[in-house]
Amino acid sequence: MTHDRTTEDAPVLAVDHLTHLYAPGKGFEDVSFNLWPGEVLGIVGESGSGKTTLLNAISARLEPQQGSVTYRSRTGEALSIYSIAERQRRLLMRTEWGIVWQQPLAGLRAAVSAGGNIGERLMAVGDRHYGHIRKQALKWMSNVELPENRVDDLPTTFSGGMQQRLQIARNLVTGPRLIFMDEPTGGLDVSVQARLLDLLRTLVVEMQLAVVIVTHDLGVARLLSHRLLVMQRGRVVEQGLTDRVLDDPHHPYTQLLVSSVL
Ligand SMILES: Nc1ncnc2c1ncn2[C@@H]1O[C@H](COP(=O)(O)OP(=O)(O)OP(=O)(O)O)[C@@H](O)[C@H]1O
Repeated sequence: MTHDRTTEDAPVLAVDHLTHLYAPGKGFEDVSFNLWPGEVLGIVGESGSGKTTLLNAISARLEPQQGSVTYRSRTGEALSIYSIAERQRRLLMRTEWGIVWQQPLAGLRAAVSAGGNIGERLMAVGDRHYGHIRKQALKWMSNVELPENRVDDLPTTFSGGMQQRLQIARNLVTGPRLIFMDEPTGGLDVSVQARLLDLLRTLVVEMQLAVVIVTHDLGVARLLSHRLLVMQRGRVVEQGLTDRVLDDPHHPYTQLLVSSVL
């Protein structure tokens, strides 16, 4: 996927010398990158290389030991995400950010209907008009290609692929600017995966979303991300445009990673 950054002047997320180590080599160390509006950044690397720990730290879920994460809000304010008040951080999470987990039920409420799962996020940002909430829920069911007549069903009655679509709808209904995804297609059948990836790609472009996506699947990374960050044992060993990194890997670890899927 290519990305044209001609009109954007400031990153939506700036990660500066970030470190969080549980033990030497466990976690991540000295990671820096910028994410621009409308850009998708893929984080790849083997199991245990620190991808999820890094994702947690940049999405305000794990306070890092060193470094800073700065988010530029919709109004243009630069917010250091671990310095702002907890209240403001929670508000950002509900409005301007979204997170898509690998296990859809981790991001859904199992005892609430599909429509309720979508509507709940609108209510959390102050929407109280039942008719409007219902209309938006139906619209988002259809946006993620879920049958509208399943709107009153519980997510536990959905297939894994459908649950993942619902989780995406719940995240996107409030029109966020920044989405974090942790292996969003992991655990799904290959054909279900392909359709979901197609949908994600379309939504990312239509909504001009900035996305950080963690995956160990280089196919997913190639399809969705503009830029890649390759991690090995908690360190970024290579970063660059996705096609360059995958077609002409410079670091021996990236070369190994790429050759292992050929
Ligand atoms: N809460 C924790 N306490 C101690 N060590 C942890 C904790 N969470 C993760 N680790 C360790 O940190 C390292 C990085 O884990 P992390 O989950 O970030 O890797 P990952 O690249 O996302 O792996 P995977 O692809 O398997 O999910 C691993 O060695 C893991 O065992």
